[in-house]
Amino acid sequence: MPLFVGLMSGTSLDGIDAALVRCGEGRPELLDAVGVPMPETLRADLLALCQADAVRFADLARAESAFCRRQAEAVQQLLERNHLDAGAIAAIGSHGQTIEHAPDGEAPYTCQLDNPSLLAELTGCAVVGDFRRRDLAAGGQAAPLAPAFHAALFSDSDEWRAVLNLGGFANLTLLPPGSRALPVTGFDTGPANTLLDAWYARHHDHGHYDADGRWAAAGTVDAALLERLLEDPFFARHPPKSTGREYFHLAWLEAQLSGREAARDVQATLAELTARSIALGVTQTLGPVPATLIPCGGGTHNADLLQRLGRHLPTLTLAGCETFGWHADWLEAGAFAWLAWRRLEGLPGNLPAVTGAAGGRVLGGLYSR
Ligand SMILES: Nc1ncnc2c1ncn2[C@@H]1O[C@H](COP(=O)(O)OP(=O)(O)OP(=O)(O)O)[C@@H](O)[C@H]1O
Ligand SMILES: CC(=O)N[C@H]1[C@@H]2OC[C@@H](O2)[C@@H](O)[C@@H]1O[C@H](C)C(=O)O
Repeated sequence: MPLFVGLMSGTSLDGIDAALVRCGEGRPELLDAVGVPMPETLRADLLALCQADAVRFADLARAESAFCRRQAEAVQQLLERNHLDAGAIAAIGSHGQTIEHAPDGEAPYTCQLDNPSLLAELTGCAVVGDFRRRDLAAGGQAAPLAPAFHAALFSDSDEWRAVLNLGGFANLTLLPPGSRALPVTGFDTGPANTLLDAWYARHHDHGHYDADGRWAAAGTVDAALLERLLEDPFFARHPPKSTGREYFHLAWLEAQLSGREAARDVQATLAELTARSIALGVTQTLGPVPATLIPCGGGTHNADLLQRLGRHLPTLTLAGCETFGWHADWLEAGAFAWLAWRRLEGLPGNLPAVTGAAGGRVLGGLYSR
């Protein structure tokens, strides 16, 4: 079975993940993965682009080139430590860096910074890029795309399962038992770590996140603030739905603050918001409540967040990705390796029941080696 590299750099802007995956008709197999941190200047440039009202082409091009060179370094590291040359890779699946995501307006768009041409030149590999826009063109949300991959990896013949990505944002996938001919569903539930990271960074000189959720654990949830935040219509909206930094950001939070709250109580409230909005997604929006929940993404390292989730979903068994031969940190990168395989095979990558697209579509453009 051919080898693919998946490249993912998510909304947290913490780094670029590269996963080496063997793909074929059976379950995709993770062979190795590396994560390269985002250099501080590039992180700042990307964050500025995400937050800018107007963007200069020169700034966009400079960030795109630096980002692409960092992606190439990640691929190089992965190939070298596996003693592979570029010819061994059928294709790289490159997600790119989401700068803005606006799938619901009059002129919907989703913007990922990416340069697959340069990446093909730098690595000597074929590259599949631009995964999201075909789904959008077909009337879909363009996100989340990982649910089809979750189904390929984690579906069971008898059990209802759900997969929960705890990245900057959280997305849920519901996997009906294989024996039932039911569609896989999924959607974004709202912020996972993005507000926690932003509030933490505002009140600390060092670090990008609240390690293990210790600061949040030391605070007290402000029940009134939590209820105000949960009143945002996104949480009650029916799928298909997806979201991003352009909707949930510090100004969104600050609009609900009185200014008298202790900073660590706000952090505790934000952690509770993540757990509550996910629990609402599982119990009220998803439909049948799954027996097993498989968490993945950086939030699985946040003990406080997982405890809160467990308290709100006491009947679910939380099963680590490792139980199924994967690692929670590399699932999204793995998804884009698998989506590149789907592209080469001419198979659809999206799930219309998730994104709302008019039908299944082959996703992405191919840039030959
Ligand atoms: N030890 C830890 N303690 C607490 N939080 C952590 C820890 N390690 C990672 N995280 C959280 O996980 C985040 C990164 O998660 P991940 O890499 O899955 O996000 P992403 O892929 O960038 O986002 P998305 O899935 O929305 O695109 C960090 O920003 C941080 O909030
Ligand atoms: C537009 C965009 O980049 N969306 C991301 C983001 O991060 C989590 C959530 O929001 C999810 O919808 C999506 O990423 C994953 C990989 C997806 O498409 O499944």
